[in-house]
Amino acid sequence: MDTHIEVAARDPNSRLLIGSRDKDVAWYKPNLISLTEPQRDLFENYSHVAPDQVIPHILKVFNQRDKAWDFLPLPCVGMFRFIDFELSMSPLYSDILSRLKAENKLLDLGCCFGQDMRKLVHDGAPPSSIFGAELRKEYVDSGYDLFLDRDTFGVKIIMADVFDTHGPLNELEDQMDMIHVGLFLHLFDWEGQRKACERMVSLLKKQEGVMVLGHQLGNLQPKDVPFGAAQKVFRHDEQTFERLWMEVGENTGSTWDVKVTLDRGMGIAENKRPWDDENTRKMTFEVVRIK
Ligand SMILES: C[S@@+](CC[C@H](N)C(=O)[O-])C[C@H]1O[C@@H](n2cnc3c(N)ncnc32)[C@H](O)[C@@H]1O
Repeated sequence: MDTHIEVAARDPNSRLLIGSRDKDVAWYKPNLISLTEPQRDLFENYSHVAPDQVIPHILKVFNQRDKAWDFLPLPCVGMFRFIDFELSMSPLYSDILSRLKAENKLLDLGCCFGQDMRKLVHDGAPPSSIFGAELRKEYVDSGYDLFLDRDTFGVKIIMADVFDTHGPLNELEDQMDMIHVGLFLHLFDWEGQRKACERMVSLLKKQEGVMVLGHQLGNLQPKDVPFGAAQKVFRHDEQTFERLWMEVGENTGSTWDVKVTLDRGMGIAENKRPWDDENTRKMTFEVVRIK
């Protein structure tokens, strides 16, 4: 699925494209200026890095990141998204924690370094109630190195391709109550997103109240946008995302309530990335099964 980014790294106007390992791209931040309080709290009190060592440890993360950048230069790696605890910003976060403490189960699909799962565990969720799934072992290994918890994390991370319907994700069929997809669905075109959503439906319990939530790039003018030189991906607004879930519902015999928020987060206002335009928005969504 990621072969599309192993392609020519410049468009016809000589602009760098996704897939470039060139560190001049606007989505590779050369430095990390400051940490938020939740980031500092997690590194000090979950990873047990001494307060005066947090910055040196983060500098070590630069090296980790460069390893990850070398094998797969995704913007989420270049922009340090792997220390953003985006799930914890959800208005539903405290409900999610309560559900996990009551033995509901959550899958973080496309978990990458797994920062959102670490935050959940640090905030009291039982590790046995959380599962991760990721295509690339290098990212998962970088996560253990970053959060210093290879022997203590306790969350099961399954190496799997979401599109492999006979693969290792099958062990979670019909078992999940919640699935988190951060910066994930927007990696695919409409068909890819539909298939990934249908796969998520098969992993969720077949009951009302199960939920998919996450965030990604959207657009006020929904459309295909180029991703690397070889592939297009689809950017939604509220209506097209709802339509996607109508299709998913029709194909899976289920009905979904779709809530979408579009705002100017994720550095969109800086207008640095060639795939952003004036209509690009950060899209946050909660999709709940109602039938
Ligand atoms: C943009 S990153 C987002 C990481 C993380 N969820 C976050 O919010 O920071 C997308 C992740 O999805 C993974 N991925 C891409 N295609 C996948 C697939 N077909 N199956 C499973 N994971 C996949 C990538 O390896 C990458 O780690």
